[in-house]
Amino acid sequence: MARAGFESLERCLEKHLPLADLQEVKRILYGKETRKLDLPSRAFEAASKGDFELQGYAFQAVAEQQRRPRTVRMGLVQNRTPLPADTPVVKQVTALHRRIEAIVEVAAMCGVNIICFQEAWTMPFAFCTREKLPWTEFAESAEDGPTTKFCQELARKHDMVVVSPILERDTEHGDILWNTAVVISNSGAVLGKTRKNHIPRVGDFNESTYYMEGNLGHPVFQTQFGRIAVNICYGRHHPLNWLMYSINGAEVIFNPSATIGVLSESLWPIEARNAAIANHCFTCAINRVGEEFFPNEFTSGDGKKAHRDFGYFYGSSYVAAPDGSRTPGLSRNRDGLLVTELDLNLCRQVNDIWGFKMTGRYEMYARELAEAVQPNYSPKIVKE
Ligand SMILES: NC(=O)NCCC(=O)O
Repeated sequence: MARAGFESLERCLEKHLPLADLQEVKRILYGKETRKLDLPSRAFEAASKGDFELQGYAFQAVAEQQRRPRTVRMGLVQNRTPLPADTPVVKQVTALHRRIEAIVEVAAMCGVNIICFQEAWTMPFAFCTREKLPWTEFAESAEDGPTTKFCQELARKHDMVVVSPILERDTEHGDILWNTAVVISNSGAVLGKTRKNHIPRVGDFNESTYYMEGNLGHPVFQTQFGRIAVNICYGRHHPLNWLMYSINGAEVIFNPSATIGVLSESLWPIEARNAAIANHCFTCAINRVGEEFFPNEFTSGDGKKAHRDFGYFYGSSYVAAPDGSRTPGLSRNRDGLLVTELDLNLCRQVNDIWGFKMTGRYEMYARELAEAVQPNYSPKIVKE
């Protein structure tokens, strides 16, 4: 059972373990220690006034002789939906814009260069209901919808790249919906968009009722602060999805998510972190927080009673580095901003040590996978 009151794994370990044991446990569970970032006190004051958590960590890379450090600051935002799901749509969206605006102000005080919000951040995660209205009314144009315009203003004001995962309404192609992340340059221009490649059909994640698998492949966005990609939520269970962003050159892959404790909490610390290790890149895992209740009861197809809540979104957003180190997670219960300082040179440094890009047998996998997806394929099982 996912318990709302349980604050975080880190707080629990810190509370109960003697210091010497704690250090060993952290070394094994979290890898090389991340340094606490010295963030401005006015940022902490603003976060406390705005009732959200602020944490900051820096990953270390070795100084090189021929390349300068490529130091960038990432901001990960996790939040509750501030208004009940039966509030009029525009009021809910506006309240979320105001909430995010306040958090982005603090990110700017902390020198954040690239910020990413949670999956479908402008709405409650209503796909559990399988109802269309009013939830499809949260969908917007990725190019010029109100949320993109709002994020463009934030980007220009704070000289910050904004990754904005929304429910997209594609008016150019039959008004259909997509689960999309819009990437907005720090200049304020829309750099492009990317779509969720893998749609869950698990538990109450009835998302294929609303949109299908993305058709934009694995784009990587060259920003002033490094090459970034977005692997939306359920895509994190698919190692090849992470791989393709990495093959296209991503140095940082964001994983904006919405997931609940009973389903995935034990997988959460592993998957994005493993992707950072396997692909020699940084990964940023973001999850929403709290409980969301819907006006009408729905069933989960599990023989249990109909209910109005989705389950507990456990937050716990974190960043993992190519050397396997990771930050502590944000809280399971509170809105939060996680600021991390990365030296992107670490990607190549770890690549040179471990050499997964060099030792990966991509041509062999490509050939065997091409065979395996043929209808007449039979698995190569050697029998006596
Ligand atoms: N939003 C989403 O894809 N959730 C699916 C559940 C999970 O991936 O943990």
